[in-house]
Amino acid sequence: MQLALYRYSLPFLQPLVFKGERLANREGLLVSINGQWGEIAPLPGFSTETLAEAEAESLACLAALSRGEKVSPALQSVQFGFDCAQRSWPSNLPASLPPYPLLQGAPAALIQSLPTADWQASPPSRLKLKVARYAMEEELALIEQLAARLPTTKLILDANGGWTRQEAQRFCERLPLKQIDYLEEPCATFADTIAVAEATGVAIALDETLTRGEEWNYHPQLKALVIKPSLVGSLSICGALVQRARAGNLRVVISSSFESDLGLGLLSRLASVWAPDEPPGLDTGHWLTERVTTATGEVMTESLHCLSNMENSA
Ligand SMILES: O=C(O)CCC(=O)C1=CC=C[C@@H](O)[C@@H]1C(=O)O
Ligand SMILES: [Mg+2]
Repeated sequence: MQLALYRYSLPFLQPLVFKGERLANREGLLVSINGQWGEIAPLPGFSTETLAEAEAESLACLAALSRGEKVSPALQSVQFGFDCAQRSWPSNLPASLPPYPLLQGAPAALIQSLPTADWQASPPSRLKLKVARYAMEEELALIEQLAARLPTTKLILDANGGWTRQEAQRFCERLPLKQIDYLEEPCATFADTIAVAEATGVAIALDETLTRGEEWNYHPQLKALVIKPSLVGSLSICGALVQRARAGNLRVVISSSFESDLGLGLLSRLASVWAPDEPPGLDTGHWLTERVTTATGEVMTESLHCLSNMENSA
């Protein structure tokens, strides 16, 4: 049996802020089990575990595997990494659809730099924008510009639970609703999010509610589940969420949390299985200036920090 754990640190193009925490580098772990890889990369502000905790649990799991034991990690990021590295992947997976573009940054700067020249020739079917970060007027002005310049593009908005019910209501009342695909997590609780949907008519998607494993119910205005397998953790829990979405006629959008190119490749495979008709939320790779794999998919282990590398006959 071959078992290895590596740590990576990849610079962001420019520092990104996650729930108030500014990160210059994305740090994570890559696990290899008999030559098959998984990624373990808790996202500060979104994961409950730290990278140090994930590393400690990963090393303990590898030691258990080397003794021939079965492992069931408790931390979500570690569950995802070990599940991917031990999954029986179908050999002939179709490619997933291209991801929809993700816009991130200050509204004024985004308005200036809108790459509409490219987009006007072939506008994306969807485009995602973070909201509840800057002044509401500025965010609404950007949405108005995007809606006017890209009339056939549906906008996905993501508030990361950043508004009170009243703030979300004020914002949604001024949205060009026909062009909004859905709004992810306007408020911190499911009850507030649904109240906003009912008061304003906006369509809703859940993300953090799923990652945190909180309760939710079907609702006519709940349109999609945004599933982030690397944060939800266990692939069987993700599979159960996909089933529940299908049973309630909800769309499934597989999304990333700023993983390395290796993690994005794994998520893209899951998207082609679980949501073959839905553009995934995987447009995060261009924020990283370095890769961990070659163009042919080999992991460049020599550029990573090796934490453990074992070969035994277990
Ligand atoms: O969902 C996507 O399209 C891409 C990923 C993405 O938007 C996010 C990843 C991780 C944390 C957040 O910044 C954000 C999200 O909340 O969905
Ligand atoms: Mg989200």
